[in-house]
This record gives sequence, C-alpha cells and structure tokens, in this order.
Amino acid sequence: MAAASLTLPQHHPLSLSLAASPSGSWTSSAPGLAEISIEPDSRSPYSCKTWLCLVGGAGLGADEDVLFGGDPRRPVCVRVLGVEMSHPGIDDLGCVVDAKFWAAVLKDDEVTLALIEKHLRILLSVEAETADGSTPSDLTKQKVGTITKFRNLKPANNSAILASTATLNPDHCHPDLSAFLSSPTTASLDFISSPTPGVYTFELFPPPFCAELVAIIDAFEATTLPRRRPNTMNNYGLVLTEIGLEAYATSLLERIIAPLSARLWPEEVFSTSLDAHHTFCVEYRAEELGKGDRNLDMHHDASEVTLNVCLGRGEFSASGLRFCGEFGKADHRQSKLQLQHSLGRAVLHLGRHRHGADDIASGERVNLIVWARSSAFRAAAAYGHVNPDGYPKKPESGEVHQVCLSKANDADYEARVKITETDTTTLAKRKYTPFSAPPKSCAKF
Ligand SMILES: O=C(O)CCC(=O)C(=O)O
Ligand SMILES: [Fe+2]
Repeated sequence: MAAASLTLPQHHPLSLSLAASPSGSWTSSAPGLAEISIEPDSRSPYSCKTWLCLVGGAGLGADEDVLFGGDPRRPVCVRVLGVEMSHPGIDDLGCVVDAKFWAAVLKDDEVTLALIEKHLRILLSVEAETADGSTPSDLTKQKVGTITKFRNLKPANNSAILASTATLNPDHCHPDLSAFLSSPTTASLDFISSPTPGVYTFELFPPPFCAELVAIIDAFEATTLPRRRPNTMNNYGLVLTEIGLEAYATSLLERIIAPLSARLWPEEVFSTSLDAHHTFCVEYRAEELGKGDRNLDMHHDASEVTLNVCLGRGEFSASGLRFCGEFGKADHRQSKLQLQHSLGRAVLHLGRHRHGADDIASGERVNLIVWARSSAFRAAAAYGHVNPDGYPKKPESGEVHQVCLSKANDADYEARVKITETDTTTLAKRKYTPFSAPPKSCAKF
C-alpha cells in the first residue's frame, strides 16, 4: 500500500494566509504549517535565545467543540518549540494561549504570518506576570533549574540518557531491533506481533535498561523538586520531558515510533509526519501496598500513535491492558483484547484505539508512555482539509461490552451498568479514576 500524504488545497477559509510574510526568516515544512524564527528584542527576558515558532492548525483532542469549529475558534495554532520555556501565555505544550496576543492577531479578518510574528515578538519581549506574581523568567528559571538540579544529582549512576544531547542507544535496546534500527525503512518487521488488528507488540528494552529508567523516576520522586502529573487520569507518574528526558524521548520518537508507524499504518495520513510528543510515566500500585493508582478508565489518547513500554518495578500481577474498538468505529465499545504487560515489552497502537488498564492485583508497575503527534496532520484537520482522527464517526452497532464502558467518558455509563448489573464482581472491584482532558493542548483554544 502506498503511504498516504498530506496534500492541501492552496486556499481554504480557515487557512493561514501567507500573503504578508513576516520580516524574519520563515520556512514551510508542510502545507498549512510555517516555521518562524523570532529574535526577541533586547528588553526580553528571553533575548539570549532565538525561538522557533511553529504556526499551523491544531484542533484535535478530546474537545468536540473545537473539532467542529466551536466558538471562539482560532484558525491557527502557534506553538513555541523548545522545552526550556515557561510563560503564563504559553501552555505546557508550547501553544500560545495569551488572550492579548489572540485579540491582536484576530482583530482583522485575515490572520497573517506577519501579524503573528509581530505579536509573538511582543509576547516574548514583555515580562508578563502570572496570577501568583511570578514572571515568565522566574518560571523558566524554575523549569530549567529543576532539570539542572536533578541532573546534578547524577541519578541512576549518572545515566547518560538524562543529557540534553541524549539519543537512543541501540545497545540499550533488545537485540531483535538491531536490523530495524540500522535500516528502518527496509528491515524485516518480523520481531513484531499483532495480537489483534492495530495493536503491535515487541521486545524493546532489556531488563537492565528498564531498571535504569525506573531508577531515574524513583530518584526524581525522592526529591522535593516541583513535578506535574501526566494528566488528570493519573494521580501518580511524572511528565518525563520535565525531568530532563526530552532529548531521549525525541530520539525514541525519531528512531522507533515514527519509522515503525510509517510502515505499520501506511494508510493513515499522519503516519509519516509524527514530529511531537508528550512523554510521561504511569505508576500503579496494588491496594495492599498503600496509596496509588490501581487502574485506568477506558479512554482514547490525545495522540495519533501511542507507545507504551512496561518498565516493571518488581513483580506485579493482573493489570492487563484491555483494547476495545477504535474511536469513531461502530464497534468501538466491543472488547478485542486483554494484553498482559511484561517487562521491557512495548505496545504500539493508534491513539484512537479505546483502551484502559485493569486493576493491579499485586505489586507495582511503571510504564513509559509516549503520545506521538503530527503537527502537519493537526494543521490539516483544523483547516478542514482532512478529517480529524476518528471522523466521520460511524453510528454504534452490535453489542456493547461492559468492560469497554468508561465511567467518565460515556454518557450512558450508568444506564448500561444498571442493565448489566449481573456482573457485579467486576464492577465492585473497579474503582474508576475520572478521566478529563489531557494536559492543555493546542486543541484547548
Ligand atoms: O496503564 C497503561 O498501561 C496504559 C496507560 C495509558 O493508556 C495512558 O496513559 O494513556
Ligand atoms: Fe492511554
């Protein structure tokens, strides 16, 4: 099958107008996306740095109002690239959410790159104050400071993967992957198995490397440094890009997730353009061990493709990963697979594939999760050039399986649970963690 690609029409009502080019340098890596370099002026707390800003649509995520042009809808997403950035007008993923910026940019009918560039320069040049009185430079210093302080502790025997230049080391990957890492476009994919269509699993990390990752996570948890939980579904876990693993995670995306996705899902328009990620770990602990998350409600991810790797932490039992159908498909609430996690093994699936984690019965487990995204696809979908992921939705048909219901995401959850109350044992055991949207993203305009 030939790989799908993103080809956008030249003009579209929601497209960014390139009519007035910005004064600085800009390039376009995909139709509907532009990159601008911003040099803040000398008053800026950020004047030491040239910021690369990606301008294009977003519009995906869990928020249907945004998907379908809810009001107010912004025609473009402006994302500042680079993790060492903290600003009250810029969200966790680098998306500009500053009200004054948007009021100025959307003042006229036409949104131009020149206007965006002008107001980005202002945004990055003025020392704005947050609600608690701290400034962007305070926040940036804190963010950079956290990573620096943590690196200075030399955790996990001064692990090389915490370096700002870290890349995936093939010696830290399972030998099954070596041919693929050398020739990602042509090597045989026979190291991968697919227990149900669209879910792929393979050995990724040998146990010593899993232990190294867990040692880094544990070392961070043992500090008093500020931390953020990965999303509102999890009370435990860490955003790994905020503890110094950004470079390593980007390399994981570039060397494994992106090339594998291009080959495993050639029919998906995003599969050849995965370029952004939200990387975190989740942690589950059995009841007997005290406080902790036990399971994860059914959901789909705010990603195009998700990599989920089991890093272990001693022995654990149960805690299977259940897959149902894909969001938007008629059978999306029908159970397809219950997969048991095993140390070092990776699962790769589409973000729209409905899944959830069963109760952990004993022990603890830590998993590394990478939500991989395509900026080009999100731009195209936001402008209406391609359907958003999972759309158009098919009407649900056939049986609905109770194990695929989501307490937080399904409006008919209570009604359906009443109907099928016969299976009380499963229900009584399950304590659902409410799902809410993932961390603020470009979709949250
Ligand atoms: O617990 C797991 O293995 C799944 C985690 C997950 O689905 C997520 O964090 O999005
Ligand atoms: Fe998930």
